[in-house]
Amino acid sequence: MVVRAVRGATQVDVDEREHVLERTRELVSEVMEANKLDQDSIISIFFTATQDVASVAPALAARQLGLNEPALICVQEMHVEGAMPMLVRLVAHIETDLARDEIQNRYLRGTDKLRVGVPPIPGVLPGD
Ligand SMILES: C=C(O[C@@H]1C=C(C(=O)O)C=C[C@H]1O)C(=O)O
Repeated sequence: MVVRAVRGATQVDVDEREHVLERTRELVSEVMEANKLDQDSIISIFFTATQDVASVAPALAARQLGLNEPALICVQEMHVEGAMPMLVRLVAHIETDLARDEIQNRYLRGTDKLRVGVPPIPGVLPGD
């Protein structure tokens, strides 16, 4: 087992608590499934939200999925002029047997567009 990091992002349609929680649960679930993670293999998850997402802390969604042990924190994403709005991002530190290039980053709900024009990272497929 080694420690690695995995990325994810999703977009919300509206800044409403239940909607943000639903989209964040979807994101966390997909990251876990794609990387064969369970509660014990997740060390920590940093969530960021763009400044237009303020109705709830996304970490609550992880707790709702039963992630009681990992260290969680939510911070506001740096505001960049013209950047994609209404986003929840995460970076999770995990214990895994996967090789670095086997880690599956998950960019849901159109957020794969974020990676256009930046160097590729493994596990992000065009249109994923
Ligand atoms: C491109 C993204 O947005 C920004 C750029 C990042 C990067 O270059 O790796 C990471 C997080 C964000 O600050 C992303 O979330 O992947």
